[in-house]
Amino acid sequence: MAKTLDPAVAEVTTGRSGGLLVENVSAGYGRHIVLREVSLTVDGEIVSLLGHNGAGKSTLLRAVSGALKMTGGDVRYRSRSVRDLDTARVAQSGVALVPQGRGVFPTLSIEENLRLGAGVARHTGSERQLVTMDFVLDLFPALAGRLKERAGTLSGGQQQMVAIGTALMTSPTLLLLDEPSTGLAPVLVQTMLDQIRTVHRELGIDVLIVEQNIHEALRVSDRAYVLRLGAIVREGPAATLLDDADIWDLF
Ligand SMILES: Nc1ncnc2c1ncn2[C@@H]1O[C@H](COP(=O)(O)OP(=O)(O)OP(=O)(O)O)[C@@H](O)[C@H]1O
Repeated sequence: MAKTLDPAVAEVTTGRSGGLLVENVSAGYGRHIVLREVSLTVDGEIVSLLGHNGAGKSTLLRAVSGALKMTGGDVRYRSRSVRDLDTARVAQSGVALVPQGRGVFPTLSIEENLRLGAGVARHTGSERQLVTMDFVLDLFPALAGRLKERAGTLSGGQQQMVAIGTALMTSPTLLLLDEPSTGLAPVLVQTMLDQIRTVHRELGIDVLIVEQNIHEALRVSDRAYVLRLGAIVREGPAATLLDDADIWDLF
């Protein structure tokens, strides 16, 4: 039986009506069904989405961002359905996706990449707090002295910073991060996730993060969901899941 998350109920349970509400979403590729009635919320918090390879984590982020049409259910953001919006419209509503594999424009400079994000922000016409280039460069000082360099010449970790920086420059209210630590040296994973925490704390941006580094992801998250074979099999406060021996058995 599908779990129904009525927006009014979500407002009571989360204390706000402005967050993300994924309601019984089913989606896949042609006849390959990947997500089966997945429901989750993100509201004023950092939420991790964990699960094995192939569990459907990226598919869920694609469905939320408008890149993949869902076959069932609904996605509401700030009380409005984004189900039928394309990626550009979803972005304008405040949702920024950083896809796995970074997604920078390699032949453009760091500065040009970041300004592409600012271009999206200009079209929103909303009251959102604008994220400045200075904020991004304070967050990722490694980029500051290299603004004119082509993004394609940077290390994997630095390209990841450009991708996240570009998403931030759209001045989002919700950031969807698909494995932001991919390709980073272990010593940098912690730093990257701490920077995500800084973004949430200082700008009030909500974050839904898919991560393979389960321990590190839970450490910076408020809550988490575990996806298995396209269905949510566990959810709860991150601190509780960190202490839950059973969750480690799921992996
Ligand atoms: N473009 C696509 N066309 C067809 N099948 C796809 C496509 N993208 C993903 N899949 C399949 O959908 C299923 C879920 O993939 P998805 O990428 O969402 O998993 P994931 O949980 O993000 O795992 P990973 O950590 O490996 O990225 C997998 O079986 C995958 O092979």
